[in-house]
Amino acid sequence: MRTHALHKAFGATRVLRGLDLEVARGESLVVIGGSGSGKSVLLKCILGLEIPDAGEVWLDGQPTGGRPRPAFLERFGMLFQGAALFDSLSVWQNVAFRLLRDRRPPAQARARAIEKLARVGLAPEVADLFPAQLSGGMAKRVGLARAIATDPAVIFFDEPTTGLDPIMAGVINGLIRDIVAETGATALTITHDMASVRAIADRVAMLHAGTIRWTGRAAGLDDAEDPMVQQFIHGRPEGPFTQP
Ligand SMILES: Nc1ncnc2c1ncn2[C@@H]1O[C@H](COP(=O)(O)OP(=O)(O)OP(=O)(O)O)[C@@H](O)[C@H]1O
Repeated sequence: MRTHALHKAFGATRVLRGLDLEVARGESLVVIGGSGSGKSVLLKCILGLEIPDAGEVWLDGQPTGGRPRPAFLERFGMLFQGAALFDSLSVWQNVAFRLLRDRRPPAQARARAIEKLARVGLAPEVADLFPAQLSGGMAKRVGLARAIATDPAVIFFDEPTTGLDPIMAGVINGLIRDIVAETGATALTITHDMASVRAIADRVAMLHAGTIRWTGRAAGLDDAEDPMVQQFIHGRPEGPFTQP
């Protein structure tokens, strides 16, 4: 999966300015960057929820031409910021949403949902609860179970720890790391949580001023010479970074 010279502006705000990014098959790439740097816009361009003004998104070795093909969309899973569960559906119906939509027999879909709930540490009883009855951490786990319900080849994680306490954030980061490793899925995560970066990333890319300013192995992050990367990973108020 890669982007080539991606441009996207909203009026006078030029968010992406020729962004090149590549994620190898089976790799876990985490994109970091300050608030408003364009991480969500990048994700939306890859998913076809926003159409880039110029440049291309390549999936499976082919340009998508703006909208990813249905064949690709079938193969990806997504954990949304805030889990984004459907309130009127039970937990298992949320997890099995795509399977039910694809007319899988309900008993089979439910069994798959319970299996994925177990993978994220939730008991079968949770299957019949409704989203309103879940804590934030449980909702995130359910969102994760839904993201992996169809055994996707590519998984997107949008700020996976936002709104969680540090312990629950650690649990979710650990689950993401283990699931990505055991399924061999390609993973693209956007976050500004350095704990997520350290837990999840094989490689890190820093988005700034509409392009990838720095990229490197997660293991080498602390030794990165880029002053902006250093400021970001240490959360220092002073440095080259100025918030927009
Ligand atoms: N639909 C839109 N219309 C107008 N401006 C937009 C739209 N979507 C995003 N933007 C602008 O694009 C810029 C980047 O936004 P984006 O949400 O991608 O940032 P981000 O890096 O994900 O930030 P955060 O970490 O705070 O979520 C912001 O200035 C935002 O106001």
